[in-house]
Amino acid sequence: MSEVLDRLADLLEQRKGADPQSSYVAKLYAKGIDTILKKVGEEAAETIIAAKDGDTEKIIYETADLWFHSMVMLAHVGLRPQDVLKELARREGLSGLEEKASRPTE
Ligand SMILES: N=c1c2ncn([C@@H]3O[C@H](COP(=O)(O)OP(=O)(O)OP(=O)(O)O)[C@@H](O)[C@H]3O)c2ncn1[C@@H]1O[C@H](COP(=O)(O)O)[C@@H](O)[C@H]1O
Repeated sequence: MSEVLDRLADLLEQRKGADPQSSYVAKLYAKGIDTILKKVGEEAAETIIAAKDGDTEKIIYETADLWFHSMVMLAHVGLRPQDVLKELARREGLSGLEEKASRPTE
């Protein structure tokens, strides 16, 4: 399934040269990081509400919106889903405490 993320990431790269009038993603890029982050926040809130309501269909739909806008954010800052998947793979087999100890210092 990670091919879906890869294909979407390729499309998000292509949209960097697109006309904001003809593409939702290009419009988000043109508005900049604050607008993209606002969308990530809104979609996170909508996902939380769906989960609190226990509405399975809405949880899937809103989580897809959240992942999509998170991917737009990653593309905007020059990262790909593979960078996040690599980090999750690195955590495989670590306990929660070991993972915490391996974090970059804040
Ligand atoms: N996966 C998505 C996707 N998921 C959600 N959305 C859009 O994200 C927005 C979700 O925001 P809301 O629910 O708040 O709805 P809204 O009120 O219309 O949003 P705003 O206009 O207020 O931001 C909607 O406009 C959705 O259409 C998406 N838009 C695009 N994609 C993918 O991105 C590709 C490129 O899109 P374009 O750049 O538009 O061609 C598409 O082919 C899809 O694969």
